[in-house]
Amino acid sequence: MTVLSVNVNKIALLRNSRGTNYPDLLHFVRKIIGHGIKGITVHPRPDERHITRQDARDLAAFLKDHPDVEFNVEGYPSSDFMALIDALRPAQCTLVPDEPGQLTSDHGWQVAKNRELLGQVLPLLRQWGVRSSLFLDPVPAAAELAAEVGADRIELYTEHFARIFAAGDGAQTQAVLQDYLETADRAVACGLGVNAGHDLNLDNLALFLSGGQVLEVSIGHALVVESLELGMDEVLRRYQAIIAAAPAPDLSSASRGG
Ligand SMILES: CC(=O)[C@@H](O)[C@H](O)COP(=O)(O)O
Ligand SMILES: NCC(=O)COP(=O)(O)O
Repeated sequence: MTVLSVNVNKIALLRNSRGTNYPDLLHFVRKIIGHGIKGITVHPRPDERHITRQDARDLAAFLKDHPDVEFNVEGYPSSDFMALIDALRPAQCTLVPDEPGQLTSDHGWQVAKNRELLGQVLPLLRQWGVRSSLFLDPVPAAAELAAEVGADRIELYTEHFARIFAAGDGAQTQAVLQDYLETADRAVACGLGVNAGHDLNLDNLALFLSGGQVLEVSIGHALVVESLELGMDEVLRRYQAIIAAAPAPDLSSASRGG
């Protein structure tokens, strides 16, 4: 079954807006894993607008008591970020090509242009026993390059799919989805695991998972907004039901990325 990794950035964003520990991030992480959800994702950005480096350290310590829950830490592989990953040793590190001041993650890696940087950091993650994932646009050739530079997984950047889905044009949505399915197929053929994330939500997730290749989806922004409407317990139950009804990914085909 595809793993749901809940991104808790936006809970931290709300907390930071008042300078107190309310909402308490760990309270919601306990709630999330109490539903049997097996992934927590954070993106400690350089400006600490939401997840701080201390949050990441606190969550790593907390999740050590929950070995069945994978910790996924996202970020640009700066020396500071890599030092944090070395200290945390999370289950997975998702590398994104974000500039420090970006509003959000809005593009995948140009792997060929960043071959030198990725060639330096990916072996470190492997040496530390941290599964690597590269944030990619849905371009099959990019998946091949990700395998060449030694990544374990790719993460499909799903904002384009989400935007076209929301526009309501079924034919265009299917055409865009095909790009993702082809990129996922190419990744699997190269021995990579396939993750996905950004702007996935209760409305679009089932269609996105219909291809049956996705090992993990990381979802945060929409999940928090949906929780304002429906309550987090109900939202988590709905995500779990969607994932339970989706085709299960074939783990055997992703030797390095499983
Ligand atoms: C990599 C990605 O698409 C998201 O996980 C990212 O963490 C979103 O960052 P913000 O929550 O800062 O928008
Ligand atoms: N990698 C995607 C992620 O962690 C969450 O993205 P979003 O759901 O906050 O857009």
